[in-house]
Amino acid sequence: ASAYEPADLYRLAMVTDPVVAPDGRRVLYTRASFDISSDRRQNELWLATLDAEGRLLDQRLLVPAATSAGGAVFSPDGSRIAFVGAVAGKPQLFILALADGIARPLGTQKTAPQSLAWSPDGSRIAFGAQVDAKPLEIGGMPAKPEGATWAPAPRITEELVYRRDGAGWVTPGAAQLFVIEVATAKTTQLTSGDTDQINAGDRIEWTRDGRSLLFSAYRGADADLRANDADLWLVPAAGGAATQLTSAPGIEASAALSPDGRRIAYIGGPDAPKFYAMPELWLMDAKPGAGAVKLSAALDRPILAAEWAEDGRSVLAFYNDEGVTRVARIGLDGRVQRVEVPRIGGTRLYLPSSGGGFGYARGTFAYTSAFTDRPAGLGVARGGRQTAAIDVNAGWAAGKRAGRLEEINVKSRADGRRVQGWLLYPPDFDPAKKYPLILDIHGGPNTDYGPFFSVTHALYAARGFVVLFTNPRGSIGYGEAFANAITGAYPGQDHDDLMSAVDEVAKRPFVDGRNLFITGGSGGGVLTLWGIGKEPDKFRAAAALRPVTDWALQTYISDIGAVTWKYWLDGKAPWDDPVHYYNRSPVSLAAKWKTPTLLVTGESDFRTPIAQTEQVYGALKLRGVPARMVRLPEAPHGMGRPSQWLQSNLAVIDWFEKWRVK
Ligand SMILES: CSCC[C@H](NC=O)C(=O)N[C@@H](CO)C(=O)O
Repeated sequence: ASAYEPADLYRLAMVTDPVVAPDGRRVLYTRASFDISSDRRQNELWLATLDAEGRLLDQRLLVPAATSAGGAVFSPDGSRIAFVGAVAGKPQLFILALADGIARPLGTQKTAPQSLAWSPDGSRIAFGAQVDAKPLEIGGMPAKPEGATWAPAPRITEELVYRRDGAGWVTPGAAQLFVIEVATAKTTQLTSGDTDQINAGDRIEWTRDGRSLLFSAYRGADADLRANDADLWLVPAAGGAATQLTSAPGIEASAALSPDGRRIAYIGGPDAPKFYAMPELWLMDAKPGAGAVKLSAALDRPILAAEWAEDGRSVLAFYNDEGVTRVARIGLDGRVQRVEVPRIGGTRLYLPSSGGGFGYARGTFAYTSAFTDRPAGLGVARGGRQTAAIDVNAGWAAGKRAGRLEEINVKSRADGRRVQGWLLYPPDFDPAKKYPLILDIHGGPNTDYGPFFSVTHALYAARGFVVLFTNPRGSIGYGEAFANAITGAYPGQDHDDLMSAVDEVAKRPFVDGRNLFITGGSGGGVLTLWGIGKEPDKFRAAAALRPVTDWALQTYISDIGAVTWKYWLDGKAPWDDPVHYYNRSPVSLAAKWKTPTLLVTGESDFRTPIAQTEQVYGALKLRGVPARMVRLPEAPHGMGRPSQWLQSNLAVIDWFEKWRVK
């Protein structure tokens, strides 16, 4: 067996997006892998068949990678699957009949349909999609001669958010709700307006009689400024005016109708001047203006998705908990009845954040399974017991030697709070030897790390580093108060939490105290640059990936600037209190920086735009601190294509090797 190596990224696979058929006997899942020629992720759609006890009978490939299938959903009778694929680079809705396995295109779509929802009788499909508008133009230009090779047209905008990370430059237009008839492909646009009329990526639900559609939207013209606002709406499926069901400031979204159609379980919560709006589970009558009660109060965890149990007496909630995701059954009185699936694997892959997915029908749960030495597979559970598993990496992992993963819990030097974390050891770890230690800090800041395999940490460990990763305050999965403990102080005691973990681990005899390294991405880049400013003598070298360096700049040029301004800097604006912004910015510590520092950022990162990386690089070079900047062409915030993940990982290893005391 060999240690993990960079080319393994092109050999492994991962399960995502499990969907259970209405009969509970089949599971659709996506098998993602990375193609070394095109250097792109590819998705195949697979179908697993189960027996009555939930055991695996067989599985088969339904849609090959060339179709780029996504968003697959079963028809109510389970005989067909609707999904969105791509034909010659253009989005296309398909219906696949399971009887013959043929995927047939349905209608033509100019932009990608999202959140497909079958009508109860299986005759129609609702979806959200953007309707493009004419782009702004500069008047008075001479006509372009036939065949002329002019410079590309300018990008002209009057929007606050004119580019979105990952999606790129925003095309003018608005998201609308559509219904397509499956037999005729007749498509009807149900909403209209110049601003988004639907949160196109959010759940769409048909009323039980098939006459109306329930969805979420924030319809105000100031939507770009209202990151934490969404309301529930009901619109007749045959066309007509929409009725607003909720209107409170805050988020009411991802609505699921109870089996009798009389109640709605939704995810969100009231707007509040806090750093983190923890998504909670709420219950209301399906009537305009009905009051809502919080169902997830006893859980005190972020709710990511929810499904009703068939008898309408409980809701199955998918939530973050101490580095993993789980599914709990919550009664309509808010009592957590039991945890149905205790451990679900994250599917970020590049880094070990929790998440993943689950599907449910007729007592069958399907979910992405969790491993420490390989990416997520498929798990199936019934009656609180795992009944089937598909490991899409069994062959590959059998030839690999992975390091051990150990959970640690330390007390923060700030106030004694418990901070959970993990240590990943090199594959051939020998406790009698000394090892360099990398602290890797997650971003968000309201996200997490968990006990999962990740490409980044596997590569670090395989190259002989012990990897420490933790969930400092601000992380999710430890209660609302913990996630919001950075309100008014980000960065602040989260830095103390991290340093407490480093100090505790550095006491272990196998840690080479001369070779402590610090790295992190995005929000983790913030804490990396903060860390080398606050503790200039602690770390041998640092690597800040896609960092925020200056909160004023971040407010002005990020695609989430409105969130920064409204929730992260205590309700103050950069133009009113620039000193407040400066004091919180890592660049305010530039005078203290002396640690050799690597910076890695995508040139198309619109979340933490590269101007901030350039600012820090300039400061380090002007001060004579050893620094290296790696720019990833066309890469967004998530580090772009597979080879760019590897380059960002190997750049960190190279840099730490260069500065390691030998
Ligand atoms: C600290 S500014 C926000 C950056 C970003 N948050 C949300 O998009 C972030 O920290 N991203 C993390 C986690 O997704 C990353 O690793 O890129």
